[in-house]
Amino acid sequence: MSEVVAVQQPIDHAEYVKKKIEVKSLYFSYEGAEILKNIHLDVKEGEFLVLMGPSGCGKSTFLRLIAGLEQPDKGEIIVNGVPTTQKLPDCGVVFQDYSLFPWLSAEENIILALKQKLKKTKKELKHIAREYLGLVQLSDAAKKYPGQMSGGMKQRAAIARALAFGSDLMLMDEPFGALDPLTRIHLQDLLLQISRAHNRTIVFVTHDADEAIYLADRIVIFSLGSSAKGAVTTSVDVPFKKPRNRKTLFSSSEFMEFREHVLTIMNQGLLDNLEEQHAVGSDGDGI
Ligand SMILES: Nc1ncnc2c1ncn2[C@@H]1O[C@H](COP(=O)(O)OP(=O)(O)OP(=O)(O)O)[C@@H](O)[C@H]1O
Repeated sequence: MSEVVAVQQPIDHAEYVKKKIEVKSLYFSYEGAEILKNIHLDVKEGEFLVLMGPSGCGKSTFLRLIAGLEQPDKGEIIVNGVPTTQKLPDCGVVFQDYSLFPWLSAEENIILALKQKLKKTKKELKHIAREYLGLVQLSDAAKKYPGQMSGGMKQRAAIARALAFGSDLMLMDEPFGALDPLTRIHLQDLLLQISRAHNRTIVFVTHDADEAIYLADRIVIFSLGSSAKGAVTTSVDVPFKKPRNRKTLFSSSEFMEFREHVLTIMNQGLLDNLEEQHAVGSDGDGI
C-alpha cells in the first residue's frame, strides 16, 4: 500500500465549514437553448473543486455565472453569503481567451489589475507584478506585449495576474491547457501550494483526468443532457490525502481504479446523451 493513498474521506463535512459558493436551483440558457438546468452545488471555503465534462456542456458558462459575468434565468448563486445579482464577487479569473490587454505589457497588465484593488505605489505594484511573473517563470517576458508572446506565455501571464490579485476565490478555465508538460507540472504544484498556504477556494476546469485527480478535493462531472434538458452534474470526492506525491499517486492501483471510475461516469454521460438523441431522432419525422 503506497503511503500517500488513503481510503477514508479527507473532506471535512462538519457543519461549521463555511460555504464559499452556494448554487441554488440554477437555470441558464443561451438564445432559448437550455445550457444549465436545476444545478445545485455548494463549494466549501478552501476547497479545490475541479469541473470536468465534454466540450460544450456548460463548464465555462458555469464559471462565468459564478463570476457574475452572466446572470441566471432562474435560481441564484451566492458567493460569501451575497447573491451575485447584488454584488460582483471578488475573484481572480483565468479564462480561455487570457483576457490580457494587448496594448499593455505582461507587467502592466498585472499592475492595472492590482491598481483597482490595492492602495500601493507604482513601485510596490511593479514589485508584486515581478514577483508573480517570476513564480510562473516569466520574469524575462515582463516587458513583452501579448502580441509578442506565445499562447503558453500569455496563459502564464494571465495566471500570474489572477494569483497576484490575491482574491481568496479563483475561477480557472483550463488554465494549463496551452502549457508544455514540465511547465504544467510546475504550475500545478504552485497552485496547490498557494491554495493551501492562503486557504484559497479554487474552481478549476480541465479535460485531463490525471490533472483533475492530482489537484482536486472533489470533481464535479458535467454531462450533456439533450438540448431540451441541459447539463446534469455528478459529484465525486477524491479519496487521496493531500499533500499528494505525484509519482506515488500515479503509480498506485488505487489511483488507476479511481481514474477508471471518473472516466466511466464521464463516458456514461456521453452514452446516455447519444441514446437520447437517437431516441428523439427515431420519434421524429421518420427520416
Ligand atoms: N455567448 C454565447 N452565445 C450563445 N451560445 C453560447 C455562448 N457561449 C457559449 N455558448 C454555447 O453554450 C454551450 C456551452 O458552452 P461552454 O463554453 O460553457 O461549454 P464548455 O463545457 O466550457 O466547453 P469547452 O470544454 O469546449 O470549453 C455550447 O453549446 C456553446 O456553443
